[in-house]
Amino acid sequence: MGSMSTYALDPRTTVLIGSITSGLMALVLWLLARATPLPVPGLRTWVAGAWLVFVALVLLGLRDWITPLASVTLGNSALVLAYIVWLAGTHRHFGVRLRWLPWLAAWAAMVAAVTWFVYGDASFRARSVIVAALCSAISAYHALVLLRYPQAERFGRSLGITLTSSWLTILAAVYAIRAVHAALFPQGDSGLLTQDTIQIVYTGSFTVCNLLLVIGFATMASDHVRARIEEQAVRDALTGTLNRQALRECLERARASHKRTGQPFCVAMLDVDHFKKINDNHGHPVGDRVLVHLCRRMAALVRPHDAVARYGGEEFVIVMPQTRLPEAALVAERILLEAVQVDSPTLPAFTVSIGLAESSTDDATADAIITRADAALYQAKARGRNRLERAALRLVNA
Ligand SMILES: Nc1nc2c(ncn2[C@@H]2O[C@H](COP(=O)(O)OP(=O)(O)OP(=O)(O)O)[C@@H](O)[C@H]2O)c(=O)[nH]1
Repeated sequence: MGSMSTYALDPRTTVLIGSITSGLMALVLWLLARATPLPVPGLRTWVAGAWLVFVALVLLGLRDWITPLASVTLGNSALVLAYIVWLAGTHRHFGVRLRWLPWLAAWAAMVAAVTWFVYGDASFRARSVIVAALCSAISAYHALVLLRYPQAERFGRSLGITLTSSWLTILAAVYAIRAVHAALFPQGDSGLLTQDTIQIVYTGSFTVCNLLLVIGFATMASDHVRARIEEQAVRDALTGTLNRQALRECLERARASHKRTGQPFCVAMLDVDHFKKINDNHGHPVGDRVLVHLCRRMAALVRPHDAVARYGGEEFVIVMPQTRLPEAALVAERILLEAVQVDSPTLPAFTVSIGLAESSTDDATADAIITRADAALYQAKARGRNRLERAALRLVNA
């Protein structure tokens, strides 16, 4: 293979440049974690992984200048641990815990084997196969977690997930090729920093992939923050139902669909009966829990295309697209009976009243149907509460 002067770059320079840039990237990720306006699950764990990669590259780059134990054993240990920590960060991001035991067992076995192949039966070739194969397996599994995990779907296939899984796949391939190459061909005997093409390509590729991975995690974190902020813009903070602004958009969509297809939609306006008494007798926090409970039940009882929104205070609106009054009445009656069932002894019994209205092509604005549903709700209250009233298609004095 070539001499020093044949190459513009040598593996030590590549690894040292990689360690400086990975240190900077770890710093950037750490600053991002501190500056993020909302907490991002898993981000701190990714930061820890990025620092471990930095430490690993520094130790590996200092080969020949520090003891083999510090460089080879600790360097490779930190590198493999970094990939496991990154995997744990991704699990945490999706709200699940990593089962550490098998990964740590594989890591400990790798540390023991690498130490043996430094001090016992010195073999750079055996060390390369073991470390590269394990790194390849962790990276490939990590990519699979990102692509296949059901929780990943909840956030949509975000740019961050696509980028990170792509870099992980490339990294897994780089390590796999490295492991196979080391298994089949003789390797130089001065370790990772041996001056040959395969080492330059390998150290170059894996340092670049590590950097791109940190960018991938940063993108996943910003995707998460953006999704949360978008969600907060349309959701009520207490109950998680849609807010007034989102309700308006739902009504406009339902109206447009009515005009296009001729299929009317229905609106149910719902109000908790004597809610002031619940607050007065049990306190505001219990009142809040009643609202949260009601909304959770309503979300389970409406159909997939129906939308539940908080209209204000203890008043809610359900928009039922492409639905006629008799069908909507079935949904409303189900809510009247089942949404008020409490399963916790700490929640007081309560009832609701519902006013129901069907859209008409004569409605000049989206507010017209709300006004009719509100009038029906007023009737339900006047007629004794805990009941459903249907609105006439046109209000008498409208
Ligand atoms: N706990 C809690 N109470 C709220 C919230 N928003 C509004 N309220 C209370 O809801 C109560 C509504 O009272 P009223 O409008 O008199 O209605 P009501 O007592 O339910 O009586 P009817 O509607 O006539 O059956 C008020 O006491 C508000 O303070 C909230 O987010 N949490």
